[in-house]
Amino acid sequence: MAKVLVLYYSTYGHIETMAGAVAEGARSVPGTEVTIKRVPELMPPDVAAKAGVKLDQAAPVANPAELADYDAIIFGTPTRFGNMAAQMRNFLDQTGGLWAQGKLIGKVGSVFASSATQHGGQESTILSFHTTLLHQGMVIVGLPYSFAGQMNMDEITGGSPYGATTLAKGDGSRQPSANELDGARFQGRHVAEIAAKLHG
Ligand SMILES: Cc1cc2nc3c(=O)[nH]c(=O)nc-3n(C[C@H](O)[C@H](O)[C@H](O)COP(=O)(O)O)c2cc1C
Repeated sequence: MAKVLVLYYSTYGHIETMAGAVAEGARSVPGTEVTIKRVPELMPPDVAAKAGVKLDQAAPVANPAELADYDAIIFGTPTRFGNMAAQMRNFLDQTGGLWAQGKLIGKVGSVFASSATQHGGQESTILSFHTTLLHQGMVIVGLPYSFAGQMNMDEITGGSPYGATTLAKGDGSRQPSANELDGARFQGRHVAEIAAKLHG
C-alpha cells in the first residue's frame, strides 16, 4: 500500500481547497493511504487575524521528521514573489536531518501552487521548489499533458506541466475553478499511481 502525504501551506484558503482536490485524486487509486497536513503558520496570531488569514484549517500540523513515513509527498504553496511561501521554506529547512540520513531518497515529490495573477510566478514557484526535492533525492512528478484541461484556452485557467495551479486574483476573491480542481485531482491520482508502482 502506497502512503501519500499532501502537505501544504495556505494563507487565505486557495491552496487548502486545492489540497483537498489533490487528496481526492490520490484516494481514487485503490490501496492508497492519503493524509493531508499543513506546515505551521509563522505569523503571530494577532498579526494573522488582522491580515485576514484563514486560521480555521482542519488539516493537522505536520512535523518535519514524519516526511520519512510516506512514499510520496505532494507539496502545495502559494506564490511569494515567484517562490514558495516562507512558511513552507522554513519547514523544509528543518529537513536537514532527513537529508543527512538520505531518508527521502527515491520518494515521489510533486508540487502544486497558487498565485494572484496569471503570470505572477506560479511556474517559477513550482520549478524552484523542485530544486529542494532534487537535493533530497526525490523523484519529481508533474502534471502530464494527458490532463487535457491544461490546453484549455476558452477561459482563464491555471495548470501547467510542472503541476496544478490556481489563480486567486489580487484581492483573493477568485476561487479554484472546476478546471483547476480537475488538474489538482489528476495530479493526486497520477502521483498515487506512480507511488504504487515504485513502492506499492
Ligand atoms: C508577500 C506576498 C507576495 C506575493 N507574491 C506574489 C507574486 O509574486 N505573484 C502573484 O501572482 N501573487 C503573489 N502573491 C499573492 C499570493 O500568491 C496569493 O495570495 C495566494 O496564491 C493565495 O493562495 P492562498 O489562499 O492559499 O494563500 C503574494 C502574496 C503575498 C502576501
